[in-house]
Amino acid sequence: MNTAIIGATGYGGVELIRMLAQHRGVEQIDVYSSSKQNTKLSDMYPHMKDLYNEILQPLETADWSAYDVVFLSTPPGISAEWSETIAAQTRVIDLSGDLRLKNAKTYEQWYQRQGAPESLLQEAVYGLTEWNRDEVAGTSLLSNPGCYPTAVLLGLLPLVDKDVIDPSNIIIDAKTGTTGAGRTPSETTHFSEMDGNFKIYKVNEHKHTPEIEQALDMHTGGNHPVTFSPHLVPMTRGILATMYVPLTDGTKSGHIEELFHQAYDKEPFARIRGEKTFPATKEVYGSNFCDIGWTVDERTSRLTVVTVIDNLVKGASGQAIQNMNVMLGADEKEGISQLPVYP
Ligand SMILES: NC(=O)C1=CN([C@@H]2O[C@H](COP(=O)(O)OP(=O)(O)OC[C@H]3O[C@@H](n4cnc5c(N)ncnc54)[C@H](OP(=O)(O)O)[C@@H]3O)[C@@H](O)[C@H]2O)C=CC1
Ligand SMILES: CC(=O)N[C@@H](CCC(=O)OP(=O)(O)O)C(=O)O
Repeated sequence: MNTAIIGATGYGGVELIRMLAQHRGVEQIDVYSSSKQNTKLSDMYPHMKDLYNEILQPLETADWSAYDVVFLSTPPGISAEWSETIAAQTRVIDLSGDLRLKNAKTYEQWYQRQGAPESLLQEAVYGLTEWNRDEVAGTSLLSNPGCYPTAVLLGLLPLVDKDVIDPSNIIIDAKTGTTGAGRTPSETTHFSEMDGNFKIYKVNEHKHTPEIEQALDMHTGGNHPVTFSPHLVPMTRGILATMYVPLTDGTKSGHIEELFHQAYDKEPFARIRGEKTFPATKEVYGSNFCDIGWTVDERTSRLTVVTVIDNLVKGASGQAIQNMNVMLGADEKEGISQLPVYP
C-alpha cells in the first residue's frame, strides 16, 4: 500500500507516520508540506532520526494517483480546497472538520468560514468506525471524526440507539490535553499558561457541538441540542469525557451494562470497564482504545458515563488508519494494536 500525508509536519501527521511505519501492508509513506519542502521531516522531529528519512515534498507537483490513500492532516479550510482534486484520483481520509457536517450552513456558523462544496459534503462518509463500518468500507472519501465527538459518541450511542436515555437533556463535560490544539504554540496552551492550571473554554461555542448533535440526531431521529463544556488540563495527550444523562423511566443499571456489551463485545478498540469502574487517560495513552465506565444514580435517575481516548490516536490518526484498513479490506487492527504506554 502506498500512502501520502499532507500536513505531515503537524502532530496528527507525525502520529500517522508512527503507526503507518508499523503497518505490515504499508510500503510507502510520502510526506507533503506547504511550508517546509525539500527538508527531511526528521530534521524537525529528531525522534525519527534514522527511522524515517523521507523528504517533505510540495503539494503542487504531486501525482495523487500514485497512492492508495492520501491523508489530509491539515487545519480547517485546506481539505475543503484540496479534497476534490485528490478524491478524483484516489482515496482521501480527512482528519480535519471540513467534511464532517452535512449542512454547509451549520459549518459556516460554527467554523466561521466557508464550507466545502455540497457534492463533497454529501459524498463524504463520517468514519466513527464502530458505528459506520459498512459505509466506511464502501467509500473513497472519508471524514475522520473529531477527538471530542469520538470520545462522547462512543459513550452515548449504545444508549440513544436503544432509547434508554432522554436525548433532550444531555450534558457533556470533557477534558483534553494540549496536543489537541496542534503543534503551533499559542497563548492559551504554552507552558506557563497551562502548567499547574486547569481551564474551561468555548463553553456552548465549541465547533464539535454540532458534530456531536448531528450523530445523536441521526440515531434518535430528533433534533436535540446538547450542553458541551470543554476543558484544558496540563497534560500532553488524552481526553476524558463525562456525560450526564437522564434515564428514561424504568431503566435499570443491569440493562445499561447489557447495552454496552451488545454494542462493543466484538469491537477491538472499545473496551468496557464496567459499572463504577472508571477509566483514566493514562490507561489508553498512545493507543487506539476507547475505555468506557459508568454509574447509575438511582436518587436522581441520572446516568454518568465516562470515556477516555488518546486524542491523537483514537481521536485522530489511529482512527484514520482503522478507517483506512476498513476501506481497503485489510485487518482493522493492523498498525494500530499497540498497547498503551504506561505509566
Ligand atoms: N491534535 C488533535 O488532537 C486532533 C487534531 N485533529 C485535526 O487534525 C488536523 C491536524 O491537526 P494537528 O496535526 O494537531 O495540527 P498541527 O497544527 O500540528 O498541524 C497541521 C499541519 O497542517 C499543515 N498546513 C498548514 N497550513 C497548510 C496549508 N495551507 N496547506 C497544506 N498544509 C497546511 C502544516 O504543515 P506544513 O506547514 O508543513 O504544510 C501543519 O504542520 C486539524 O484539522 C485538527 O483539527 C483532529 C482530531 C484530533
Ligand atoms: C486543546 C484544543 O484546542 N483542542 C481542540 C480540539 C479540536 C480538534 O483538534 O479537532 P478538529 O479536528 O475538529 O479541528 C479544540 O478544542 O478545538
